[in-house]
Amino acid sequence: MLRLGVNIDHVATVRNARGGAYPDPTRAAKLAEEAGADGITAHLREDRRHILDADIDALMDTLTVPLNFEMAATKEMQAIALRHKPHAVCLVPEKREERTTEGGLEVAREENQLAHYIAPLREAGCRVSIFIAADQQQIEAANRIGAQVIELHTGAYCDLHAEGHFAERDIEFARLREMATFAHSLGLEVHAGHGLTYDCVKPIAALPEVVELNIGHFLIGEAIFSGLDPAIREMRRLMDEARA
Ligand SMILES: CC(=O)[C@@H](O)[C@H](O)COP(=O)(O)O
Ligand SMILES: NCC(=O)COP(=O)(O)O
Repeated sequence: MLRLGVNIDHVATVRNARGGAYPDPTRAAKLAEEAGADGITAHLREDRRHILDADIDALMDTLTVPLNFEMAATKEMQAIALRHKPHAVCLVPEKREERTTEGGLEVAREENQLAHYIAPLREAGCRVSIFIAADQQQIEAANRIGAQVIELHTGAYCDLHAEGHFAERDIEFARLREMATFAHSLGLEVHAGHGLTYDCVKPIAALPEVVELNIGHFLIGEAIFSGLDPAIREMRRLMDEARA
């Protein structure tokens, strides 16, 4: 079955806009679990713009489904991950000035360094995932450094769809499809995510090699109108329909 990981970062974005404790991302995570999420994703950015260290503590204490801990490949984040030992660690690139994660992690040029970086995470029992562009060279490098999972960055595909650039969207989709097949052929587990909405999720959900989607921003936005539980259930329904 195709798993749905719900990313609760942007509950924290709303909370941090005012400071204080509300809305609580851990409460959103529990609700997501009850609505059928197979996992929770949280990205502890270096600048702590949304998720805070205390949120990771609370999620680790509270969740019954696996936590996918997204983080930059820094010493500080490695120490936090090794303290908590989440089910999965997903390495993502971070630029301080970016509004959201713009691309995939540069693995090919940092192979040796990243191989050393992920070794202790694997030894601690975390599944190591790389948030990555649909690029063969990067995927081959992710495989060589010992990552078990790649998460294909679907942001460009989603943006092209939203902007109505359907010819370019289809080219980007073909690239994602080809690289999902390629990564799977290397023995990597394939996930996908970023920017997915009700409108564009189905083709990605239908890719047979993809076993997990991580979806956040759209679901948290949609929850304003419908509530989080119905938003997650609708996404789940669309994913299942695409897979049927
Ligand atoms: C890596 C990634 O895609 C997620 O972390 C998600 O997009 C939420 O984080 P930002 O919105 O801060 O990029
Ligand atoms: N890794 C992608 C993710 O967790 C969710 O991205 P988004 O749906 O918040 O854009």
